[in-house]
Amino acid sequence: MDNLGTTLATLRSTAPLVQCITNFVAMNVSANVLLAVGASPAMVHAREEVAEFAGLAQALCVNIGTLDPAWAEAMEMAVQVMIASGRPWVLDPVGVGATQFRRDVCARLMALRPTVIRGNASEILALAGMGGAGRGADSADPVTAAEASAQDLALRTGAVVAVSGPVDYVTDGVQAFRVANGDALMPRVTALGCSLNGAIAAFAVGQPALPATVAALAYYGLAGERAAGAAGPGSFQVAFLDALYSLTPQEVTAGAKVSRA
Ligand SMILES: Nc1ncnc2c1ncn2[C@@H]1O[C@H](COP(=O)(O)OP(=O)(O)OP(=O)(O)O)[C@@H](O)[C@H]1O
Ligand SMILES: Cc1ncsc1CCO
Ligand SMILES: [Mg+2]
Repeated sequence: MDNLGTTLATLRSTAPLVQCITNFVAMNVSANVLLAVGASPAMVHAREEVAEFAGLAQALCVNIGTLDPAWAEAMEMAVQVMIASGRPWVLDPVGVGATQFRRDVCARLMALRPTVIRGNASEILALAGMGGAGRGADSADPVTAAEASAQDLALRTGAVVAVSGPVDYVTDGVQAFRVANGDALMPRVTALGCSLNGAIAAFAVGQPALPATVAALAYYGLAGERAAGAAGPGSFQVAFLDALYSLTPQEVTAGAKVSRA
């Protein structure tokens, strides 16, 4: 894939409004990530306004991290608006293997055909009905173990499916790519995966979902590489935000470690 940075340039020139129905842990992190990327975040989830707001947003990201029944309803209401207008929406199935409630809500959301599903390996395995060793929000499986499940999910749902980890895997069921950018401190900062989904949603505005997702993952991983060398997760998080903000489209094109799988 060539010129991955152009997707970032497009995003920054349009500053898309991204609605996030995300968890309490991720709200602040995700909003700061989206601002650093160059998008405009809004965390809106009340049933009384969620559909109306979705009419204003260019993209939506839905995350089940701190789920409750009212939010689950709100997610479906917002998604219906995005579907009706052909705008992208991204699903993050946080901890889907852990409880029946999460599995039920994800089954309903998957029936609404997400544009992109991004999770860690344990989450993608669980979503595909293949187990997954994750106990909560963190992965306990290698990315390679979830690649077949990702392909299966993509074919079943029509979504682009991304499995994040040391080397990310992205597929639309037909083509697949690996993205080797990143840093080992990234999973030591909470909600960086959740926030990645907001970035993917922003990248997917007006762009085909597969290259947009690959570009978002490469850019995100590159920001992790630039932040590497921090003393620990605290200063890493600060350096990571600065790196998202300062990376240029040219640097993304030059630094992306993307290969066909
Ligand atoms: N060991 C690693 N080395 C390099 N990059 C990594 C590593 N683990 C994760 N990443 C990167 O970290 C980012 C977040 O992915 P991760 O798999 O940690 O998400 P997650 O488990 O959903 O996180 P959370 O639920 O805490 O938000 C991705 O860009 C991924 O490429
Ligand atoms: C730690 C945690 N618990 C529920 S959501 C979340 C954020 C990472 O997914
Ligand atoms: Mg996650």
